[in-house]
Amino acid sequence: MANFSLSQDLGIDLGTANTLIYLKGKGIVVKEPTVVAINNRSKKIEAVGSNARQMIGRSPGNITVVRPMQGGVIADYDTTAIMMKYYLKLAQQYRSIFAGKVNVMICVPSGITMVEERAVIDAAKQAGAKHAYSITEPFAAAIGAGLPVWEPTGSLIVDIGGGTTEVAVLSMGGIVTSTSVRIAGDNMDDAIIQYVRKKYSLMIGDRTAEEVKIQLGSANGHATLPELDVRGRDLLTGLPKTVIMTPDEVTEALLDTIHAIIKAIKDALEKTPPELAGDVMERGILLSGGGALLQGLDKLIAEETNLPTFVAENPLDNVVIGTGKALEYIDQFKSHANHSSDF
Ligand SMILES: Nc1ncnc2c1ncn2[C@@H]1O[C@H](COP(=O)(O)OP(=O)(O)OP(=O)(O)O)[C@@H](O)[C@H]1O
Repeated sequence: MANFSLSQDLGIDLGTANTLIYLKGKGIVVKEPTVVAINNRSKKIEAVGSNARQMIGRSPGNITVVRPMQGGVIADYDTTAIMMKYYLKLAQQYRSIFAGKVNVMICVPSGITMVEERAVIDAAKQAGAKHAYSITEPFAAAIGAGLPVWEPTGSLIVDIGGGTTEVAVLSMGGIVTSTSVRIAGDNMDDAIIQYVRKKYSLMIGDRTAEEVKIQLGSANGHATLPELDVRGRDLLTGLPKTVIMTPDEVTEALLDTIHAIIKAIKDALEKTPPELAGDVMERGILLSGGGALLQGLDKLIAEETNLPTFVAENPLDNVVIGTGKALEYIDQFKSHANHSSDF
């Protein structure tokens, strides 16, 4: 019975942008935005996930739409715990009724402080988990992408999420060197907002900025679309206005953020021991996380580092798949008493 219950444990990717839950034997059972809408008067939850995300920038004064995770860590503890409880309940529907109370493996950024990590573990327990174990995001992403993390060879993974970019060189089941910066997809959206405000005196919302990035964003000015209508509020007249943007403009807006990400990769490479650097030269860099989908980013990183660079097959799902697979090694995590610097 104990083993059966163990096979029903959950892997959680509590991301800045998206929360995913993986159930061993079933796969991904929850994949929702990390967003909660709260009624200011009653303090009740109005919506969670994609329903709440639709309300961003559109809610009336009595509803606040919260993104409780910022920069990969908990920014609003109570809301995170409520959201996690909601998602755990959704995931439990897929578990056997004979399964015991749930254990969870939850991923955290490698640059997290012990206090921030404790908050994640506590939130998971408050949400109903019996035991909660943590795994670092790049390690989970590497397992999820099928890299040979347990072998004596170096693998370099770069996970570009909404709030953090994690770069890690892994070998023999551990992280040899890593760099974690709180610069990622959200900063790209902010950069587009600032660019449009400065160039066109146009105020656009977070969701519009993200849409512009996904549709028109690229690291080299070569997007699939030639241009895009971008709607917002004219800062001079206060009236709605549309401007037409081109891929070159978006590339210009994203320049600083992209270079900060490339700098993080170069910093990690500089810290890599020579033998492992040789392995990385041979195997190349694997890009994961939603930010890896930015058009042309793989080519630019390859040019800047002189290393072959690939985008993972499922960049948005790697971390949770790896977190779920890590449940098979849960005993190793248990011996680390809820947190582990090696993983
Ligand atoms: N096609 C795309 N092009 C560029 N960016 C994209 C694309 N699709 C998704 N993204 C971006 O990827 C980010 C979300 O990625 P992901 O779900 O991996 O992050 P997360 O795990 O929630 O965040 P973190 O790991 O930082 O806590 C968002 O910023 C989103 O805008």
